[in-house]
Amino acid sequence: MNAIVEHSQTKKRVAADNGRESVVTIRDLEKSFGDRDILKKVNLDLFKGENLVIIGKSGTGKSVLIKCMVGLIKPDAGHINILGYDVPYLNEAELNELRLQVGFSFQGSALYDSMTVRENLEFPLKRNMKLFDRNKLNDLIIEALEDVGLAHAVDQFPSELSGGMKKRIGIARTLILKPKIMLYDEPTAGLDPITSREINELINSVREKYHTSSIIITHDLTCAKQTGDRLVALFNGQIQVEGSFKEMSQVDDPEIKAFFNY
Ligand SMILES: Nc1ncnc2c1ncn2[C@@H]1O[C@H](COP(=O)(O)OP(=O)(O)OP(=O)(O)O)[C@@H](O)[C@H]1O
Repeated sequence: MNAIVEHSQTKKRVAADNGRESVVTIRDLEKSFGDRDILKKVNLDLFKGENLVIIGKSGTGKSVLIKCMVGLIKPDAGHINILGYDVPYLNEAELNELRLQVGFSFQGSALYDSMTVRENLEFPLKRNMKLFDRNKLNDLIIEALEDVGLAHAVDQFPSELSGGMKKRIGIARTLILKPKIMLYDEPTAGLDPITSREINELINSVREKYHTSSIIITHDLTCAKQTGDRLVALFNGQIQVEGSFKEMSQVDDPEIKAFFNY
């Protein structure tokens, strides 16, 4: 994309897509809680193989958007198509099928404290893949841990790990199902700059190795710059502008400017 695209919220954006395959298509998505309209006709595409960063200030609905995508929150109106699945209309079995292909890395690492790293990683394989063969389990666990550089931590408990290590293990637990799409919700929140950089590099290496398409929600400008092929800004319940990091940093809009200059 060469230029910033100002979004007309109802316009289909196929013309700007240069024939790229969309693995997530969101159209006119709406969600309110009580009288608070959080998402107001959101339109968004994730194209195959790209890292798409969503920026926006706190409370603007980024997590609500991602939760709608994995069926944790039901939207009030609009369409979400992911890998051919019409998400708001899926039954539980179909949702589980979709969730095998869409890895969701939560804001916290969401590890079970009473389980070792190995047991945490075994959990989705046993529950979702019905895989119980000890050797196969071990191979997949070690591969996922090697991907995040933490094979040596296999027998440790989460309480023995640093914040950055927990994030990595959380990502390994998502990766172990070999998803086609990764959703990262604030992957660097609460981490120091060096550890954040390592997580950003990990996000990029996951894409290289597994050819994933990813959505990265972040407040962290360095994360946006290092991981994002394309950025979109969610403000006031709508995707307002999109472009590369450089393009976005030059947008003449007070809210976007405030975000880039704080
Ligand atoms: N289940 C819910 N019930 C009621 N309100 C909710 C619910 N989930 C989210 N909200 C509200 O929706 C708004 C958007 O929340 P969301 O978590 O998506 O923000 P965000 O953009 O991800 O912010 P942050 O960057 O701080 O995580 C917030 O005002 C929040 O209080």
